[in-house]
Amino acid sequence: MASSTLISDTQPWKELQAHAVDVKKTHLRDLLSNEERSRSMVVEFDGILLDYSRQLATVETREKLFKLAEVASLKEKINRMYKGEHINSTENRSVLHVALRAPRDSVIQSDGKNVVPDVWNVLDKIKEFSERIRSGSWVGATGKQLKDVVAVGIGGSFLGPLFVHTALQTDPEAIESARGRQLRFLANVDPIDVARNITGLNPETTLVVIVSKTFTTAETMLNARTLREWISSALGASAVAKHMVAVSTNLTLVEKFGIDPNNAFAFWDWVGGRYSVCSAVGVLPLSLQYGFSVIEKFLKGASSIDQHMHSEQFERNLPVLLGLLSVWNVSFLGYPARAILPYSQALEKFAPHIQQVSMESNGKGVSIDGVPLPFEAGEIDFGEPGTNGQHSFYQLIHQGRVIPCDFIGVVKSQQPVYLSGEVVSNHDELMSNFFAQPDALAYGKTSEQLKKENVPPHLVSHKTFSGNRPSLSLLLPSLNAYNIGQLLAIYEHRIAVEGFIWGINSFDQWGVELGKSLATQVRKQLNASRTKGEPVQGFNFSTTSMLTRYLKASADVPADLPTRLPKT
Ligand SMILES: O=P(O)(O)OC[C@H]1O[C@H](O)[C@H](O)[C@@H](O)[C@@H]1O
Repeated sequence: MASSTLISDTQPWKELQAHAVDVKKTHLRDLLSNEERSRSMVVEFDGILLDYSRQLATVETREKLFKLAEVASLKEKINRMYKGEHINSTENRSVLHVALRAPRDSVIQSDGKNVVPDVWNVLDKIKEFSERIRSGSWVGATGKQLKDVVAVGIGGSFLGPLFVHTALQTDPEAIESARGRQLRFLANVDPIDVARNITGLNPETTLVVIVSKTFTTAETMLNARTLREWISSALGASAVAKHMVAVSTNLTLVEKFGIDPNNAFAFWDWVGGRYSVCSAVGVLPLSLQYGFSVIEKFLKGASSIDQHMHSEQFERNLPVLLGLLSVWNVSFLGYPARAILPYSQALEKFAPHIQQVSMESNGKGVSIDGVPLPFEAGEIDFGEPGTNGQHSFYQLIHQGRVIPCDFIGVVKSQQPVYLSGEVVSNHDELMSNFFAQPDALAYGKTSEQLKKENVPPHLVSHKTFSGNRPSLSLLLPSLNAYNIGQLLAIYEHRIAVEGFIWGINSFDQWGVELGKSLATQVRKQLNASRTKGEPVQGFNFSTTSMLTRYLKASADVPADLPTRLPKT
């Protein structure tokens, strides 16, 4: 396929469009009665089982999707990524998050240089630093051990680390290694988030890690200055050196901010923000909390999937299959959303993280060559852990709109609970739902069944479930650091596969810029109005009236902004 050809102009795309019309005439009930088909839709790798038999897809669909992958040059695109070519063409960068978790002896090139030694230099530095903090050989300005960490960052410098932290929090090994320590995340520029995060913390025993790829993000920098004030107002300006460190690609700005470059942990422009959890962005705060050896297992899990993604044939390749099925659902069946439903409370921050990875990567309107797309790319991702979601938005999934669902289950709970006299263990109770929901969605319930159950006629239509609602199930053996790394990498690569097929650049994010620059205009106006009483001007009627009302009603904010920190 010539690079400027849109995927939607190719024959395999058109064939899939025609095929989708046929598939829509079948019902999952019938598809699932074919056991041979179901058997061929179960794939296992490294302990993780994927069952996609409840996708609204036939064996022929799969073949046609592989043809689409071929015409989209999927294999070549994956190889180009692993070879460090500048596949992020609008930013002229390699995309090498796989190098962040590559074994020490592997060779991955970016711009003619093997980047793996640089990765391991930083990992070694994190290991050493985190051990010093955890052992108490590095102490705060008043000689006290630093037991608490506040990681300040937003977007990709926040969501991934928060997901992994939340997932590890109840893992027995991680609990042991985190005993007596706290890790918190300050992301929002809302001062309420500052208040929440410093409540109960003592600056004397707190280490603040400023995490920002660019070190220019407005929210993070204001929060960084706020926590610097929190530390220096309590312990004196010189305490900052002992209580603040940074993670960034921009070490010059780190130094300008007042953080010793020796206490800065680097990463590189070939790591996209939303793909950076395996860089110092995640590894530093997580190693401070759990110790490097736990986090190394997380990196190993991700690396195992990296190798699988790179070398496994498509028929057995988990991220490739998942990516192709998502393209099928979005572009051919016309389902714009995807629900991520982990049956594990430990994965409660997984969907919010994947929201950024997916929606910032694939929410694009033009091809990688800048040609407007005649089809929609990307999907709307949302999700909550089961069973909570069942008591919330599942109504819509069962009887309202069709939303393809990812059910993620875990065989062994991190925290088994059994009660004598109960029918099943607490985890089995949870998992009963994990196994039941996909069939409820697929099969539904017919009016004939309801009539047989003597449901009053006026309720039959209300109680009918059309079924034929696609889902897939991923079953993890357990949820330790290694499995968490596997799960992360499966989704990262799946999303890249979707972008490769759609022919977009999944690694830039120009769509976040416009709002930022308009906020700069508003910020200038707020300053001018508060300090010089200037009237609101240069905005439309709506914004002018809202801003005027806001300024008038908050006239008590002092123009000279004498320092004031949250009252906690
Ligand atoms: O890490 P930073 O440079 O502070 O960036 C934080 C975030 O802000 C930007 O607006 C991007 O949309 C995100 O991809 C990025 O992760």
